[in-house]
Amino acid sequence: MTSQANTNDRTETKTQSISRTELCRPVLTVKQLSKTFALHTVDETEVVGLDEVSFQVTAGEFLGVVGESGSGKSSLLKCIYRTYQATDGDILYHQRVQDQDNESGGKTPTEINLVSCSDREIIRLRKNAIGYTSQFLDEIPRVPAVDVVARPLCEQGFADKKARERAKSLLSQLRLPKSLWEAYPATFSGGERQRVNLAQAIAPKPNLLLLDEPTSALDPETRRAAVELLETYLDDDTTVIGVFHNADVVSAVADRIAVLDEAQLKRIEPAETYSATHSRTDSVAVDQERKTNNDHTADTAGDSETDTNGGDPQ
Ligand SMILES: Nc1ncnc2c1ncn2[C@@H]1O[C@H](COP(=O)(O)OP(=O)(O)OP(=O)(O)O)[C@@H](O)[C@H]1O
Repeated sequence: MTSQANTNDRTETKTQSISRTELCRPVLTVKQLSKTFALHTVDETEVVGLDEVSFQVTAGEFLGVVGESGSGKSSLLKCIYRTYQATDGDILYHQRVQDQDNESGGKTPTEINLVSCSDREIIRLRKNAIGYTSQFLDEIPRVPAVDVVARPLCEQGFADKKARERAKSLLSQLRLPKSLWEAYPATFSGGERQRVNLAQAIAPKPNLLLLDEPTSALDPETRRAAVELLETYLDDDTTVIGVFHNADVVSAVADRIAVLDEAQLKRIEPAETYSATHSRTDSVAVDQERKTNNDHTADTAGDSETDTNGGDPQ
């Protein structure tokens, strides 16, 4: 199966399980978002991280974000998560609140501006609705990997046993050796930590998930396992905005792809279009690659995988 076929399959599955109205329901609207940094150490020089970026993502969508180094990808996620305070513009998070007096269990849409809402609101949203992970694990000292992953599930109300079972299943699918499940991530390699990091981020299936290069340190086989897990574990209740450097990975997981260049949003295109011009070729797609890799032991495919340079097709 080609990665394009994967995308089509995913879109079809989503269409089947989400109603048409639901599919079009916006989850996040970013309007004219700008972020500038004042470099106090360099004569107050200003660096533009984001320049009037606008887009919208809808329920259940996976938006991939690509672009050259320094184009603003991480700044975008950090502004949405409010690690960075935007300089200008709006980020509207559209949530649906259960009606108190609606016996049929209806939900009323409400809007929160993530640029201007209170810190208390941000903390609440981070706990209940918006997840973020960078490529680096914020490890908690002396907590075993399985508990790092189980923790957000316990916070969601899962019983300890169930949460640990799910955590183990996620770590297993990400090919973390069983012998490491009860070990402390402090001693793990970069790729092992990243697997714990990714498992922890997706475990609670947040309403909006922000992923910053979640597969950058993984070997090709594990990267494929991660792609598969993202496709199978996350359902339509989770909308994802994910930064990726690898064109094959982003083409396989995303529905649409936003291309940033020098702090500006150049375009958003369907993953199929992006894949056709940026992935190695349709004939070297994820599944075929797996077959090839199984045929030989040399682990060199990652070196040749296409990098997302974010520029226009060559
Ligand atoms: N905290 C900061 N202070 C000053 N400048 C910053 C800060 N964060 C980002 N920048 C600048 O903003 C611009 C965009 O950075 P950003 O990290 O968002 O890019 P990126 O596309 O994620 O890059 P990469 O792919 O290398 O991670 C860069 O010029 C960077 O130097």
